[in-house]
Amino acid sequence: MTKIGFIGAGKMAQAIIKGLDKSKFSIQISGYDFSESEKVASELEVSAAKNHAELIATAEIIILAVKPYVIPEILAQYKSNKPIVSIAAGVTLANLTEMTSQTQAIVRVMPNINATIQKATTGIVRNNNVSDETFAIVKTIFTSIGSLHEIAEKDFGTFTALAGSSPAYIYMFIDAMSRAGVLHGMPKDASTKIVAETVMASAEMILASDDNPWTLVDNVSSPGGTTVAGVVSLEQNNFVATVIDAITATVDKNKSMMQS
Ligand SMILES: NC(=O)C1=CN([C@@H]2O[C@H](COP(=O)(O)OP(=O)(O)OC[C@H]3O[C@@H](n4cnc5c(N)ncnc54)[C@H](OP(=O)(O)O)[C@@H]3O)[C@@H](O)[C@H]2O)C=CC1
Ligand SMILES: O=C(O)[C@@H]1CCC=N1
Repeated sequence: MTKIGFIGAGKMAQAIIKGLDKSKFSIQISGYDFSESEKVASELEVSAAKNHAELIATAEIIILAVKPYVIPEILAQYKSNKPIVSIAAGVTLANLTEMTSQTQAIVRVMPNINATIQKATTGIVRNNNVSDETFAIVKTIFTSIGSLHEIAEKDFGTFTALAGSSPAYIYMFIDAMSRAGVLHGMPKDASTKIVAETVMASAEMILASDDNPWTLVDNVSSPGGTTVAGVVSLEQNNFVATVIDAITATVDKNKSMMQS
């Protein structure tokens, strides 16, 4: 059983831990405060370490699940050579090497919140110090909570926008559609369920189809019908440009994370 230690036990660590099969992984957490860690550990049915040093001594793989600006403080105390996995946005392998050593094995991962239901879409890259065996173990951890994409590190910022942050934008889209349902007289709960089911099935259609998304848009848009009226309205209100701007803002923020 692989022993995994999470430093930081907030929203993302908890989402990953919820999705992990506890019969395959032995999980320990160490948060900012031991009594809070104990509470979270008991809710998640894992154990809490008294401090980071105890966790590092026990774990085979250490996952850094703190906010990016906390990582330098954690790694300043890191005297082990056990592999570390960072899920922090905007913190590069080079940044992490500078904070540890040239020989430190480091895996950079970008999961998303859908790990909670074992449907994360995760990006992964390693540095040259990570053995094939260690990389295989880290990949097993993240494939067990969803899909995994091995990507070039230069694409991590884009991946962060398209998969790491995008659940928030998709939730916003769903909520906006659902609110429109309320505006037109439907109850919010029913409206949200209807939209979420339709978003899920539409995404499945894209994955199952050889057509590009615009062909699928055309297939829904009957000549002179209802759909094209909405498509034109979306375009008149800069839907595509607005979405692209949001992704660009996310990519730009990712680039500036270690500078800010
Ligand atoms: N949320 C998401 O959807 C995603 C997040 N990420 C990445 O995951 C990381 C965590 O984000 P998220 O879970 O959202 O943030 P959270 O704030 O929910 O979690 C961070 C946790 O770290 C704790 N913490 C603060 N300082 C320390 C310390 N010195 N030692 C141990 N724990 C500490 C915080 O405690 P306290 O609250 O008491 O300060 C908090 O519980 C970030 O780097 C982010 O980029 C990546 C992909 C998706
Ligand atoms: O907002 C953030 O910075 C993190 C990274 C991806 C999702 N949440």
